[in-house]
Amino acid sequence: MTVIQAERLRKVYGESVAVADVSFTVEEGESVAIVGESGSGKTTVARMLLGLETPTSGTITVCGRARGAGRVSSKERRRRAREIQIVFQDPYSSLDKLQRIGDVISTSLSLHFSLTPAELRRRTLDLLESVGLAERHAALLPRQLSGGQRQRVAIARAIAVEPRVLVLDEAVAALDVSIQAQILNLLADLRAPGGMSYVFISHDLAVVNQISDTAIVMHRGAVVERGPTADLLRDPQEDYTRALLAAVPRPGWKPSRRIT
Ligand SMILES: Nc1ncnc2c1ncn2[C@@H]1O[C@H](COP(=O)(O)OP(=O)(O)OP(=O)(O)O)[C@@H](O)[C@H]1O
Repeated sequence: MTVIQAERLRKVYGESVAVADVSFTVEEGESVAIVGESGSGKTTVARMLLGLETPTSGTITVCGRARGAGRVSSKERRRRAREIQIVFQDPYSSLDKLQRIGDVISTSLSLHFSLTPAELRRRTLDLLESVGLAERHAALLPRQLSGGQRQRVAIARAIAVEPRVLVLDEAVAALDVSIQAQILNLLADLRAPGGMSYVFISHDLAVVNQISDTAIVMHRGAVVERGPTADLLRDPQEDYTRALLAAVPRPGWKPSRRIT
């Protein structure tokens, strides 16, 4: 089953074209990576998938239903939340400063599932544990955690909903290597047949290689190359993809550096 169908997505801000006629599909259980340097339009694609940004033109179908613009009921919002969730690179602004970590997760759970208080607590602690956090973290506020820990809370909150599609926008980039490996393993487990699909946005091609089946390379808003991730990394066909690959291992490489 196709869980996401994006067709000729376009987003224009004034004179500048952030996304130019981008089309792709994501199948159930598939992991699709979107790679490209900073400013290539990846985040704008992600925001459109979530309905946080309205495409200038083009269509998005999520789980078989077209996502239109306009206001939706809270019931419909809840339903959409079960279809697609996003984790951003810096989730600090998306966490309520006054809400304890345990409550962040349990609020997300109780919105979508009817659980007894004991089940809610058990599930909350299991989710925290799955992202490498402990019971003691449940009582803390976001500001009492490190950036990487907050990132993991945002991942746990998104996973709690058991969405059909999880969009990760540079969501593991800032984590240290061992935690990153734990999260990537967790994501791989959750993909099990019939499980979650991912749209994995990253400039880190090593991570992309681990987590995705298919990769889409974006440059200046457009798709320049796509294919099975392993093939694309091993034998890139486009100069831009080759430059992107060649740019990675050098010391001092920054995703924001322009490739010309
Ligand atoms: N709200 C906005 N208003 C005006 N221009 C925008 C807006 N959002 C994005 N852009 C522009 O659209 C282009 C694509 O940005 P986008 O954030 O999608 O790229 P990206 O590949 O995700 O980069 P990064 O990795 O830095 O997030 C950029 O030139 C950016 O400046």
